[in-house]
Amino acid sequence: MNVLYYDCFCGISGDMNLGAMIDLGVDKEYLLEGISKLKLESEYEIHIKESIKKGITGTKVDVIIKNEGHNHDHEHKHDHEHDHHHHHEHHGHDHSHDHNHSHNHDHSHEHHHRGLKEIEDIINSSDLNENVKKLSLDMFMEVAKAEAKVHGKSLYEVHFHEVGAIDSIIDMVGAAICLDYLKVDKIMASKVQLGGGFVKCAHGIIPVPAPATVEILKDIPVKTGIVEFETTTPTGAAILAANVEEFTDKIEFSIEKIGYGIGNRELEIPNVLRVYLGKEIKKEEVKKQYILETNIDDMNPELYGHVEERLFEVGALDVFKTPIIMKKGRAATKLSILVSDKKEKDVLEVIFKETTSIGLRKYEVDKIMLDRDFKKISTKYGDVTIKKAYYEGELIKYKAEYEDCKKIAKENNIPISEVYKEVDKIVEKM
Ligand SMILES: O=C([S-])c1cc(C(=O)S)c[n+]([C@@H]2O[C@H](COP(=O)(O)O)[C@@H](O)[C@H]2O)c1
Ligand code: NI
Repeated sequence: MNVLYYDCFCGISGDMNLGAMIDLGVDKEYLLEGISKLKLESEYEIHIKESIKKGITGTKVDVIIKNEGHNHDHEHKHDHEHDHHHHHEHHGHDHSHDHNHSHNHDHSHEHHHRGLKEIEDIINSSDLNENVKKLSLDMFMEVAKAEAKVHGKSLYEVHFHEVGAIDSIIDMVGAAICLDYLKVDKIMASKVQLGGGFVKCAHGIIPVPAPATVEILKDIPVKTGIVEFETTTPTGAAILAANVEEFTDKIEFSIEKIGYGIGNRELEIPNVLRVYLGKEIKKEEVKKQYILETNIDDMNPELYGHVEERLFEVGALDVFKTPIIMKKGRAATKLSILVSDKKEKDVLEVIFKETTSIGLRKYEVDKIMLDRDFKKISTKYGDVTIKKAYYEGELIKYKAEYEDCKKIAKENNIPISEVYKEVDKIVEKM
């Protein structure tokens, strides 16, 4: 199973993510071509170069925002990390760092502030593939939801205030293009370092983590305070929240490729985002389980349904019945239950209380299981969870969850086989 891992020891921002992805091997021409499908070229320039922080070389991406053609000489280097005022520093101690958003907003030629609807239209009407569109919109939705919550507005009232959102569009659509290109089976991340202090943005001076950042990262493990500086931005947070399946500092895969995305500021720690491509090879798991078995020839067959329900309720792993012929030609049923040793007692109790059985057989079995995981995919009819199974690290089969397919078939009034076909189409493209 291929894994992408974000090592966020110094947080994550949209531009650091793009740098890290290119450094990891995403083709930069492919990325730029993808972004150009948004048809917003007149508003920005993207500069990609090799850079270094504390001796670590990596890739740096700068998005230069152009002032919408009003004045071609005036370029605004959109450089968040230059906006950050170190707690202990005087504001504007370095005039080259003074190009911040609020400063920009004082200019007569304002960037227009796009809302969610406008961004959805730009993405949906582009030639980007469906997966990239979906990934991009998911990330924007994370930011929009957080902004709406923080500012007490509805989703479609929210305006992406930072530089007309063009930079966020590039960061998030760019992230989607990279993730689609890498086609990994699983995305993981470390705990997310948020930084500390205060930051100056379009709202004025706000605490770090920015309210939108912390809203987006609810329920995700974070760390704070390694530096007095905003290490994770709302855009970076949205990239993680929308895409990462598991957050853990523990790495249990072999690392095959390493990438570094370089940030702007000089900090006490390397201002970089590190990413890994790795392979997780889990051996098939062998578990000790038990089969409890009893032959029944004298029970009202109506009761089997209820007995089965009760057995599953108390923790049976499987319940199945086999028609058998017992002595004296008696037609009967062999009831078999697969169970772990922890649940054995509860299962026994159900068998003895709910059936006519007065004795049973027990034997130990080895259950050999492929490594598996679950992924939710979106079909044109609705979301379906698929179970993917791996043999020696390679995906060898998948199966759509029956209950999801059944529900969708009913809701859309279509044959269930149609839902399975739609799932196959999407999985083949993944
Ligand atoms: O929605 C945006 S872009 C936003 C919201 C907030 C809030 O906390 S509310 C703060 N900021 C600050 O703007 C800059 C740029 O952020 P990006 O995610 O666009 O890179 C950063 O300092 C944020 O804290 C933006
Ligand atoms: Ni805001």
